[in-house]
Amino acid sequence: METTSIQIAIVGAGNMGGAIARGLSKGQLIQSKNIRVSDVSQANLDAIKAFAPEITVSTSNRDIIRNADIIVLAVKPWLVEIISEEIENLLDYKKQIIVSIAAGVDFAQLTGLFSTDATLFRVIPNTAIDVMQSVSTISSFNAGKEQEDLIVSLFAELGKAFLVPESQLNAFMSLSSCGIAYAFRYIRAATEGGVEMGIYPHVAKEVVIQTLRGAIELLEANNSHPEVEIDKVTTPGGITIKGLNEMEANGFSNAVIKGLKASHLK
Ligand SMILES: NC(=O)C1=CN([C@@H]2O[C@H](COP(=O)(O)OP(=O)(O)OC[C@H]3O[C@@H](n4cnc5c(N)ncnc54)[C@H](OP(=O)(O)O)[C@@H]3O)[C@@H](O)[C@H]2O)C=CC1
Ligand SMILES: O=C(O)[C@@H]1CCC=N1
Repeated sequence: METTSIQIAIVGAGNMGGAIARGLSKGQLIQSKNIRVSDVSQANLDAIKAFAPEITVSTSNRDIIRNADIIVLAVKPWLVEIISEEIENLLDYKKQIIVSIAAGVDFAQLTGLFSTDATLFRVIPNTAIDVMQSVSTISSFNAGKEQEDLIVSLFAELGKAFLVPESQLNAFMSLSSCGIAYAFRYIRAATEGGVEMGIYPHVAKEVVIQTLRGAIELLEANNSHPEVEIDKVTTPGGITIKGLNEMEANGFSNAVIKGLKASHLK
């Protein structure tokens, strides 16, 4: 199917649904006039309309899903059942693809709410989707290769997309969707350390951000392991190794790994 003719309906225009609508409208694959968004909040819909007037907005979930090729469910997990009851009798499972971004709502639940004949995707983005730098982890159910390629290509426009078996989705969610919060906590901690050493907070934050950007670019440019890059910093008998050893003595790596595992849904 030519992506330029694809109609997409997004139910829920909050953090995620709003960012997906805005991101797709900026991208090349879906035309803004083919994007429809619904929400109970008129203010959320007004914000989307102000961003891209060609996007259709509505407070009726049923109105936007009619004739849509792809229906994205971007509401809180406990609302997926309510939405399914509202729209189920309008769906054409032979033609329409359902994409749920609800964390923790698995295919067993989704097939119970919709149909075992439905073509379903679960997509787990992170909040950087708002700046088109998401990690979006994707699993499929009843989908052909062409449909998988389509959904991956849409989310690849909004950052990086990984197609994985559903059994791995929760681990990826911990690493990327929760992980972005852990990255922010590192930035906050490092900034506070800078302030304690006498640097203004806004300057310390800028320094930390640029330091992280440099670390990422080095890893990508050299395709290297983090420890290889660390070895280039740690002068024997120097100060960096003292700092690293103090951090490890205070449980740095252990805290990160335990935090990731604590957020890994089983
Ligand atoms: N935030 C994150 O980092 C991640 C979130 N997710 C998943 O994404 C989903 C959406 O999360 P997020 O965007 O943060 O949530 P939000 O609450 O920001 O967005 C959901 C939107 O849906 C609206 N809404 C509520 N009821 C209805 C309804 N009956 N019909 C249509 N719209 C409705 C809400 O309005 P109102 O606020 O007025 O109720 C809100 O604007 C969740 O299922 C979450 O698990 C997945 C990965 C990461
Ligand atoms: O914290 C949560 O439960 C959701 C899912 C991943 C990110 N936010």
